[in-house]
Amino acid sequence: MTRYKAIIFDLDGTLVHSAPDLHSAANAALTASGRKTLDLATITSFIGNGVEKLVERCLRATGPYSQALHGTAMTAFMDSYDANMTTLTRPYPGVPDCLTRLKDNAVPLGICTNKPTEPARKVCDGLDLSRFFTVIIGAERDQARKPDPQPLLRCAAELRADPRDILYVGDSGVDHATAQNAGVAFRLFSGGYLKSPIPDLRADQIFERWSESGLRTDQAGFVTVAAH
Ligand SMILES: O=C(O)COP(=O)(O)O
Ligand SMILES: [Mg+2]
Repeated sequence: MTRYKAIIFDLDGTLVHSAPDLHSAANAALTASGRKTLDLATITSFIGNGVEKLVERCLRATGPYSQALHGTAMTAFMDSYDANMTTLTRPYPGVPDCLTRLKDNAVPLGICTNKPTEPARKVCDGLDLSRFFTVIIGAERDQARKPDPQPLLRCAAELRADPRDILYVGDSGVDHATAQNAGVAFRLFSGGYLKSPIPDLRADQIFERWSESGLRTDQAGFVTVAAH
């Protein structure tokens, strides 16, 4: 059985259901840009490549796109999101229990997200999740972001773990590609914002509810994955 020394998690759509607050902020950005608003399912389908891309996709879905419009829309988006990062956002059921068990067994835990680092930290602070994580790495301007392997490898380095000893848990094709690019094992939470099935995943690499994550620790403190 494969054993892992540390676990890195994606954030949006994996640990937290953040789409409702992202939806409100995206609609504030659209309204400020003179565009019609979009429904939750549409905006949820735009999540996964960072907030700039989310806003760009909203603008392209509602009319012509320009860089200037994107700047205005981003300001409105961040103003709204800054004030409402955890108004509607909650951890998925079972997440705090799972993290508590891992932390109690001294498993090093990290987050690697395409959300900008500061909002990622604020969301974790607001939902009492920060205490579980040694490192939170988000997207930064001018730095490579997922599916580039760099942020995931940086996260592994900060956890002092070899990439071969890491498990990355995410909800999207971007997360899967990131893990592959970094040579890191992957497990999919399919109850988040997955857009289409990932063809080369085995059924035993997928879980739909956190109560069925299969993440366990053995007596030596290594993580194993048990079939549910
Ligand atoms: O901000 C996004 O688009 C996605 O963030 P994630 O990488 O935590 O899923
Ligand atoms: Mg995600």
